[in-house]
Amino acid sequence: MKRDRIYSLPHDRVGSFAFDEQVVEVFPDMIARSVPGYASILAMIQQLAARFAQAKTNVYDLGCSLGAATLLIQRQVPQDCVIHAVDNAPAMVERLQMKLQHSERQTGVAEVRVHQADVCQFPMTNASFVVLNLTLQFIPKDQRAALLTAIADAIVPGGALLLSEKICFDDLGQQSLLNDLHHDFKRANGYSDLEIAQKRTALEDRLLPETMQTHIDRLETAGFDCVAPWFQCFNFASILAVKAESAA
Ligand SMILES: C[S@@+](CC[C@H](N)C(=O)[O-])C[C@H]1O[C@@H](n2cnc3c(N)ncnc32)[C@H](O)[C@@H]1O
Ligand SMILES: O=C(O)C(=O)C[C@]1(C(=O)O)C=C[C@@H](O)C=C1
Repeated sequence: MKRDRIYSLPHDRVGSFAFDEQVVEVFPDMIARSVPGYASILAMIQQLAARFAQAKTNVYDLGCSLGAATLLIQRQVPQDCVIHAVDNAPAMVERLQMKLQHSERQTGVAEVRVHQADVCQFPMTNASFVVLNLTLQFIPKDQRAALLTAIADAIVPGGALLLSEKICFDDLGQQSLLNDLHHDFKRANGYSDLEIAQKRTALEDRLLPETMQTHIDRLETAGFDCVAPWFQCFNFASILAVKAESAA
């Protein structure tokens, strides 16, 4: 796995963060060293897929990057599910397609279809399990409610959405403490102060966090019946939103 050194030297001008070839090259290392709890969230996505994916339905991994969640989900869902892995970054999609071609052709597992598309425009239907793992934070705020409503509308009774995000806090003390703890986490994982500062500048207008309450309210309005935050590590959190089984 190639080590992320993208921001290790001073940049004359730090441009806006993009999921381009340079990022794709180091992405597994970057995300593991940057997101507290990433490995735990992935492990639980695998467990949740086993619980929520239903036979003859679609499973969506929206903003799939290199398919970390997709490949874990594939091991858990019924063989007659179709897993749609969606990302709008050409470099990510190309690398994921290569990865899938080179991985052994597995028998007895659900088919994965990779799509290069904007998740806000992507048609979804008959879905039992949908994953938005650290993706909504990159979508313009005014498009988030429509996306979550489209997801809720596409989910069958008893299905669920897993939403993980970087979050912010109304309380200034909490915001400052959890932000500092996140930076300590990055430092402990080998990032220098320069790397942390330059990445922060690059993400400033790209990754737009919201509070836990904003996420909960929006998921309820979108049509989910049970909205349960289940994980938080510093300023990263994950929420499970479930559609009720239909009344008998
Ligand atoms: C932090 S990464 C997601 C990590 C991934 N879900 C995982 O579990 O490893 C965010 C991804 O969302 C994708 N993305 C951002 N906005 C998008 C959009 N509007 N449509 C599709 N993909 C998008 C980016 O290209 C990037 O690959
Ligand atoms: O918040 C930060 O400092 C991050 O680096 C977070 C984050 C993310 O949550 O997606 C940003 C970009 C990369 O995808 C990896 C991690």
